[in-house]
Amino acid sequence: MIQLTEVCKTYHSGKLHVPVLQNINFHVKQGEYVAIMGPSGSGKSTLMNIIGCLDRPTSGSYQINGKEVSQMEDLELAKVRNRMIGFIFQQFQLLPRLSAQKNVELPLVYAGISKGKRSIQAVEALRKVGLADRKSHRPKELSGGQQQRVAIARALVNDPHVLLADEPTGALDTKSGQVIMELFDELHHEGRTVVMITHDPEVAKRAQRQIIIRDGEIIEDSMPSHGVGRRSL
Ligand SMILES: Nc1ncnc2c1ncn2[C@@H]1O[C@H](COP(=O)(O)OP(=O)(O)OP(=O)(O)O)[C@@H](O)[C@H]1O
Repeated sequence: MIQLTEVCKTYHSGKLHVPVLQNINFHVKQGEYVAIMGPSGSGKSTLMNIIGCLDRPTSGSYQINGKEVSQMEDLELAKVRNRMIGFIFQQFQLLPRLSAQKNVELPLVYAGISKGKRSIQAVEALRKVGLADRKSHRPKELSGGQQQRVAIARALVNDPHVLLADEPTGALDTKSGQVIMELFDELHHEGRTVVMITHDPEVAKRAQRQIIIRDGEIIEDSMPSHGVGRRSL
């Protein structure tokens, strides 16, 4: 599903070269639930941007569903992003003037789906996250937890290969965060592939597999819930 091989990322600013990711290797299988953890500045967002096709590696190979994306042009990257990846962000990133339903429809608009189909699919995605009755509400008329559920519906609506979540509970109180984590558990049990960045060890524990990154390198890749102990790298 996701295969990174010897991925490196270096930022260049003037004469300064900042190596941020070094020789990252990992494979995420279909249906896996992976948490990526690491201290601030360790390169998690940079890695997420690469996995999410928002950026390209400086060197190395990145394949999603057998497609090599490391060399793609911007337009092709945008297409892969739209069709293969569902994004969930810490701050929800909903458009404030649009209703919940219209927000959920957005990836379908970009994919060129007809209005009638968009509406049916968006309401179905909202039903899945328990918010069909809030479809006409704007984000400010919803709680933080409900806004994140709308964002999850938006991520699910075009049935992506991978759900990519960046600190999805980071802006929520404990109780709303719990509801969101239960929703991720449910999506995982349905067979969805989930890759999640988190600072919170309690959140990471729910994932099947934990990858820890430090100074741009993977230092641990373990599957505690499967009885496979820590594998320090
Ligand atoms: N566009 C850029 N140009 C130069 N350096 C950058 C750029 N983006 C990130 N960096 C540097 O890369 C390193 C890793 O940043 P990144 O945002 O990936 O870390 P992070 O683990 O996501 O941190 P946090 O948890 O604080 O969000 C940092 O030292 C940062 O200063």
